[in-house]
Amino acid sequence: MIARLRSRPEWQFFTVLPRASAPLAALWWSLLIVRGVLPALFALAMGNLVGTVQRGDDLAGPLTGVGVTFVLLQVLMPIHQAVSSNLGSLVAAWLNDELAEACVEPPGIGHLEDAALGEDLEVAREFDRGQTGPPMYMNVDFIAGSLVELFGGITCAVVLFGFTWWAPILLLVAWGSTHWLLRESGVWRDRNTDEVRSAQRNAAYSYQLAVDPEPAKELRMFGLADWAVQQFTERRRRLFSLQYEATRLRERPLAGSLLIVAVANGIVFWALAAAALDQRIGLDALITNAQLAIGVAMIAFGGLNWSLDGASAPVAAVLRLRAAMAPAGALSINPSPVAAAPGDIRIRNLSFAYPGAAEKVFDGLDLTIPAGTSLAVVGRNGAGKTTLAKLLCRLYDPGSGSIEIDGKDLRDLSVPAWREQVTAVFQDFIRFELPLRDNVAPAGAPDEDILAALRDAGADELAELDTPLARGYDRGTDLSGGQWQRVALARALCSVRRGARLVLLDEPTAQLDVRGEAKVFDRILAATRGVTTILISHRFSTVRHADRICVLEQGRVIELGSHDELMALGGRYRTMFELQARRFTAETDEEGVSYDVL
Ligand SMILES: Nc1ncnc2c1ncn2[C@@H]1O[C@H](COP(=O)(O)OP(=O)(O)OP(=O)(O)O)[C@@H](O)[C@H]1O
Repeated sequence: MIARLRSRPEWQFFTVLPRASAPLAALWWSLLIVRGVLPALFALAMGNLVGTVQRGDDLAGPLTGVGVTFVLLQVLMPIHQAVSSNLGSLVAAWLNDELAEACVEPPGIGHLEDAALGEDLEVAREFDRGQTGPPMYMNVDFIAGSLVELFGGITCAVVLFGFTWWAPILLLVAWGSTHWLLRESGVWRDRNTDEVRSAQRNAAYSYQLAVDPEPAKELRMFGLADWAVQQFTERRRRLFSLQYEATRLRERPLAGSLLIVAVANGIVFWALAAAALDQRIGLDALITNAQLAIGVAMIAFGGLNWSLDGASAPVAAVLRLRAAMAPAGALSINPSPVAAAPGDIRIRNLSFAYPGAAEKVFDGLDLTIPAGTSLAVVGRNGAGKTTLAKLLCRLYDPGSGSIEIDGKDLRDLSVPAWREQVTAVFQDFIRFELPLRDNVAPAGAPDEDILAALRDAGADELAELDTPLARGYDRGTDLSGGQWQRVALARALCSVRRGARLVLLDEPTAQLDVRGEAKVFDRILAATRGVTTILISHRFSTVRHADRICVLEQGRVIELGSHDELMALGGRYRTMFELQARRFTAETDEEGVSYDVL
């Protein structure tokens, strides 16, 4: 029972309040309790004032009592609202921090690609944008107001016991039934239903399609602008229709609730009137008890359920993610890792499938890469080239088999120590909204290394080191795709200067013009001499320069050797090479500059 209660999202929401800010949560609860008892106090003070008038006694005390209660009723509300808004903002910040840590902490990246976590991730990312419900600072305020009413109603009922035992019970049951009747009929009860979460995800995705700059070009070129707006409207409508259905489902229970509360109140007020007429109670008690009976109505079903659902869903999602992401992004960590000098890389009988994927990317892959040599990896789209690079970076662990560095299993090496020895340019490399200097050396490096790396990448004339690489900043500039690629290359080459001994280049020159590619590649070869370099490329003009080339197909290496050896073999490499070679024949351009053509 306790365990079930603790697993409820609402419970989790209340446990998060003190974690976001203990003093503010304490103040929030204190104000809530004080505001909750005020309606009953006001009823008592009014009854006391009327009794005093009847008896002709001194009115100073009773008037002060009424005045103070009234002022507190008015003044505490805005104070509580302000506290609620601040607490709500801190809860949102706490959730954002938790989510950021849950995403960043695991050493692997499987947790960010796990489809099972995708929808929780969406709720957790989206909750404060106000698209599917009020943001947290508003929700906490709604919850405060609703709880004050609930507590105020219960306090009135408790004091009403002074009149008779059955009246408060009758009213509590009647008004309480509205919660049961209306809440149980709601399909929106828990925002964590599959239907709601996928509707949220669909709506958020279509919204991004419509408003983000990246899809803007294709939306226009393919005449999809109206379609994007229509998709968003339809998906949002679907989301809202779930709310609307819930409201419609409440129509009948609402009529039933009205009947129950009308009958219960009729009986209580009839009993009060009868007691007053029979002079069993005086005018003062009549006024007090009538106000208390009205006050019990505050416990009626209101916005509490909605706002509590809205605030609890992201809390529950973040807490679930916190627990689920760590194992999903975990790597097998050796508690006493062995040190490994950079050396030969040996991949033995390696199998790997992405989390949740039915098909293996590798199944029995064997490959040896001698230290200090360069290896080009070629193969069709989807052959597993990038996956191989990610496994070498240890972003995942193999399913079976092993990767050995200098004879030691990669799983036995310290992850940070290994990553210090590795550097990479991925196809989807990061573009920091930071100065050029920090783009090349995010962890810091002397300017001479940064400048040399920029030179090697052919990016030395792009901008000053202090120039922010994003518009919207003072003197900020944006770069073209190829210029950004040179910056990403410079980042990897700067790491080599700082000691990295394995360089992974995944389509590093795909966005460079032909002349740029030829020049840059010569410099890369010079800058990475003596360092193990793995080049993934579809451009055979660069591939052919590697010491060895391996052709990946169906999860295995089907050909391995130097360019000349593989050409002589006359297999898959030669076919691919010759197919591309037919399209490149000129050796010099109109300015007489010669390229390294196929
Ligand atoms: N994060 C992922 N989750 C699940 N499957 C993935 C993931 N990334 C890649 N895959 C799948 O793994 C296979 C290998 O992908 P990979 O990106 O390694 O291919 P590639 O050889 O680099 O292709 P390309 O030449 O197109 O870059 C593909 O079938 C792809 O669909």
